[in-house]
This record gives sequence, structure tokens and C-alpha cells, in this order.
Amino acid sequence: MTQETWGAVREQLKSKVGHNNFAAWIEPLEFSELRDGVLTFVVPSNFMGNWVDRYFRDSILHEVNSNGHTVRRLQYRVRDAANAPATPVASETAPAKAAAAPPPAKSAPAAKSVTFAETGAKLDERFTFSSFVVGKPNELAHAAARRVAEGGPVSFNPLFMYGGVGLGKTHLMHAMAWELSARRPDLRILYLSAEKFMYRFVQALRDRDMMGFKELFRSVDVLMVDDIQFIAGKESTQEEFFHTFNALVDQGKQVILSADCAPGDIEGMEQRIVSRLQSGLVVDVHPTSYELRLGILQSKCGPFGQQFPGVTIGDGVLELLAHRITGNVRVLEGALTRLYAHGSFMHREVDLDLAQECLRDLLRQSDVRVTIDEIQRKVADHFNIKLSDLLGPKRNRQFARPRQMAMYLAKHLTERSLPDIARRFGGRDHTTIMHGVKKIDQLRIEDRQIEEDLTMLKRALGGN
Ligand SMILES: Nc1ncnc2c1ncn2[C@@H]1O[C@H](COP(=O)(O)OP(=O)(O)OP(=O)(O)O)[C@@H](O)[C@H]1O
Repeated sequence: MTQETWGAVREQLKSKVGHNNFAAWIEPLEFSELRDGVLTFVVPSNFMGNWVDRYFRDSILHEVNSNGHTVRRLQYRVRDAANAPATPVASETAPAKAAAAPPPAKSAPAAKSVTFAETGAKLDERFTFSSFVVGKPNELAHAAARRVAEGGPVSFNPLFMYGGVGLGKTHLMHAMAWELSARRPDLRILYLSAEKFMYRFVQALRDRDMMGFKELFRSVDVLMVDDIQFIAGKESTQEEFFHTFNALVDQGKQVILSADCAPGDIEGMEQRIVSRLQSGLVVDVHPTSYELRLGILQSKCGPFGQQFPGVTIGDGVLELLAHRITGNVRVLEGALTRLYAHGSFMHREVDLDLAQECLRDLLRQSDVRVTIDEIQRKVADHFNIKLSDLLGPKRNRQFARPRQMAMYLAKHLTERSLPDIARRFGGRDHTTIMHGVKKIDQLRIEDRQIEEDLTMLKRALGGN
């Protein structure tokens, strides 16, 4: 195979992988040689080689082989460091890992030749933009992250993303780091947790090597610090972070931060730092919605399916999970793992019964605790009637049917006894409640509209 024939194959790949993928991943591959069935490319970074291998290997092999060559394997060689700046993305999240990393700065050479490979651990390969599901609650955070990752002039500095546990902040941070380093292999990108930042700082103090520390952190093009709330209350670390932050922003370098709450709500953070954190774009990674949770679950089924071949997930199971496990995406993922594992051990489809059975603890924890008051208000709102009419004596269907639905929901979503519920419905007799519940049980089967209303009401009361 020659340079020329690779050029022709490359053109055929363009239509296969699409224009954007082609420009980002295929075009930069430099054909080196084909020997003994191994096709070697020169790539600008390890990351690029890994990525191409992961996502485009099969397409490349297919195309090359259908052009009459025999290639069994692809191989990637990173372009000579002398010709191209090698700038791996470093990721440091756990102090344990950090402890294993070599000391930073004592022997650190001049800032311009600092690389971050020394920092050890890798970014999570699963956390990319393509695996991040976007819905209403996280669309702003996602759009901001994409804009920053796509480069161009520094527009939001810092970009500050905040949200509760397990809602995708770290995923977005890693996705940005991957994207930035793929688009601009020349950039020095440093991603680390605030805990690791402190660890580095303390280590530099101990080794009397603040110069090295400052050089390391101030020579980056992009600094990404996860869980910045960690340095709150830690005076000297805050002070050093403040100086690092100012130095980078003054030089027009991008700073990206995440935290578990908004800058102003981080307890123990100095005011001057808070105002710096607020000076760029602050975006909230909201709690998920039902639709987003369902989208995430659907998207995760593909990779799980590969891990547990032969396991199928029955109708309604993902909906059950999305409806009942409302807090945290990490818990949702845990639930899915458990379902696949059970399905695989038991050699059976994961249907609703199996899901209820093996997730009993999670579903119980997240059982919706609604009050009869809430049910009555939601039902009145839903049918656009007054609360006094819902609870009052009027018997026409316009009021009676919503009332029976409210009784039905009170019976099913609360632990209250029938006499208790009856008291809360204007002091009626408990047999009236029984009758109402039975009526709705029967109507659910006959009347689709009733079933839909109930689903919407349950969602409004249970999910968000
Ligand atoms: N929108 C999403 N699309 C796909 N996966 C998601 C999404 N949001 C969260 N996840 C997944 O949920 C898990 C937890 O997310 P992540 O680690 O980013 O949370 P976090 O907000 O950083 O939480 P913490 O504050 O605990 O670090 C990850 O496996 C991540 O891939």
C-alpha cells in the first residue's frame, strides 16, 4: 500500500464516517507503512490513536481490505516528540493515586517543557460528549461545556458548573477535556480534583518548592478543577488557588470548575474567591427529569447489553426505574447493573416482576411520600377545578370523577387508612372512598383517558 492508495481509501471513508468525524479523526492520520498485515499510522497524540482505534478501527479495516489489501491490525505511533508537542491530558481524582505520582516540581524543568504525563491516571474513556444525554434540565450546562470545548476565543472564564451528587458534572468535565485535547493537541490541559490541588500544594510546601508548583499550574492553557468546594475553609490552599486563578485568567487562559453548589453557597469560601468564581458563566446541572432519566437509561442499555449478551429488558422496566429512582444518575446506573446481572445469572428476561423483586430496596427508599393535601391540590389543578369543588358535595361528573381519582391516588400513594382518607375528603364515610377507588380501578381498564390522567398525576406527584 502506498501513500496514494491510502489517500483513495481515506476518501471512501469520508462518506462512511461523515464529514465531521473525517476532519477530526481520519484526515490527521498519516500513513506510515503496511507490513505483515499491520498497518501503521503516525498520530499527533496517544489519545488520538486510542480514539481512532476504539471508534473507527472496524471501518478502516473494512475499507482497506475491500480495496484489495490484507490488513489484520492497525497500529499507531505518536509523532516524534521533537516534531510535535506531546501534551497528554492528565487526570487526578483520588489522593491515593496522587500519592503514587512522582513528586512534581523539584526537578521540574522550565515551564515551557512541563508535561502532565507525570500526574498519572487517565480520564474516564466513557465520559465523552457522545455518551452524555442532553435534556431540558442539563441543556444549558451542556451547551456551555460544548462551546468552551470547541475552542475559539475564551468566552466564559471561568466556566463554573454546579449540581448535586451524581448528576454529570465530572462526566461533562472529562468530555470537555477529551474534546479540547482532540481538537487542539497542542494545548496544555490539566484536569484534577480540588483535593489533588491541595495535595500538590502541601507537597510543594513540604518540599520547599513553591516555584515548581507555581510554574506547573501557571503554564497550563486550560485548568480544570473538579469539586472546588473541597478547598473551602482551607485558608492557604484557597489563597494559592486565588493567585493561580488570577494569573491564568489574566493571561487569557481558560479555567473550568465544578462544585456541588453555586459559588455563593459554598460555606467557608472567601468572598473574594466567590466573586471571582461568579465572574464568568455559572451553570447549573439540574436534577434530572423523568424524560432525561429515561433517555440516560436507554443510552446505557447498549453498553450493558454488550457486557451481558443475551439479557433483554422487558417492556416498562426502564420507565419504572426512571419514574421511581429520581435522585441520582449514579444510583440509576447501579440499578441497571443489578438488573443485567440478575437477568444473566437467572437466564431470563428482566421483566417488571424481576425488576420489582431485585430492586426492592431502591424502590422502597425512593417511594414517593405524598400527602393527601398534595394529591388533592394536584388533582384540582390538573382538572382545572377549585379545591372546594373537589372536596365539596357537588355530584356532577365534572367534579365527582376527579374526586374519585384523588381518592384512588390517596389510597395507592399514601399509607393512610380508608377512614382517615374519608375524613380528609370533607368527612365522608369510608365506604364512599371504597366505592370511588373501585370505580377508578374499573374505569382504568375501559377508559384510556383515565389511565393517562392517572399516569400524569402520578408522575407529577412522584417524579419531577
Ligand atoms: N446526562 C447524562 N448522560 C449520560 N450519563 C450521565 C449523565 N449524567 C450523569 N451521567 C452518569 O452518571 C454517573 C455520575 O456522573 P458524574 O460522576 O459526572 O457525577 P458528578 O455530578 O460529578 O457527581 P459527584 O459530585 O458525586 O462527583 C456517571 O457514570 C455519568 O456518566
